[in-house]
Amino acid sequence: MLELQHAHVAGRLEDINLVVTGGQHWHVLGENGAGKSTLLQVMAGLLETGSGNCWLNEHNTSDYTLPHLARFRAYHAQQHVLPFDIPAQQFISFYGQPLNTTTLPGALEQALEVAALLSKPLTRLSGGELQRINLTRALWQVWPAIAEGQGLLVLDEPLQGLDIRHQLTFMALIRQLVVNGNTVVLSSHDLNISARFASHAVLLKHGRIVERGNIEQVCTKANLAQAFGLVFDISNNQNALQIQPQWPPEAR
Ligand SMILES: Nc1ncnc2c1ncn2[C@@H]1O[C@H](COP(=O)(O)OP(=O)(O)OP(=O)(O)O)[C@@H](O)[C@H]1O
Repeated sequence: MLELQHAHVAGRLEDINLVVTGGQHWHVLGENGAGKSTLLQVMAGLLETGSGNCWLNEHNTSDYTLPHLARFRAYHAQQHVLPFDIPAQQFISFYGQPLNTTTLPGALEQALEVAALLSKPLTRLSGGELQRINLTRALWQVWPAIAEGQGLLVLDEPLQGLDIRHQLTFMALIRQLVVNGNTVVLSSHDLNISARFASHAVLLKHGRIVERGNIEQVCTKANLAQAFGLVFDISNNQNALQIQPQWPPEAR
């Protein structure tokens, strides 16, 4: 579905080769400035590579118009600028069909609990509440494609600001969407959540790939040490890796 060939963005990404097949669940990992957001913007068709290619369903992403992409590809940015001080449901409805407590899909409400927030002005939401509204906006925009298992969700740090329960309910929703055939690529700083939920990962450092592939293949002590400059203890618990960094001397 998505294929990057020698993708290069000056000063930000170098020689990225990656194949994301439809129905897979990828996490993009790496330290601050590693290139995660840049890679997601390229994959979402929002940033052109200087050289190399990004193919989406066998077309170069630059061949798509934004309205065409917006029908099946959702993009959730790491940072948001509030449009106007309007109620959350009006904001979300700009991007798709009108959303209200009647049209809100049960699966979205179960994961993000936004029904009680929809009538509130955006400026009166807490940071985590606003994140839940923004995630609802991204998914609602492509909900018809998601319902057919044809959605591509490109989510930059979707768990940022969410409390632990909403992190888990949101990831459970993502897992279900992937089971239904949708494709998800998201960035995360929580290695344990990635180890539990992702099928695949790509680990970046200084804009280059350290490792890509199955999550177990990527999250090894050697790869994580190279990417983060820390020593990790890794064990297996209930078929998921548990990844614990050792305290560096300065944090003891
Ligand atoms: N618009 C831009 N123009 C030029 N350089 C940029 C731009 N945005 C980011 N960069 C640089 O590109 C590199 C990769 O940034 P990117 O935002 O992709 O990192 P990241 O892995 O998402 O980091 P973080 O974990 O902090 O969000 C960084 O060195 C950054 O300074």
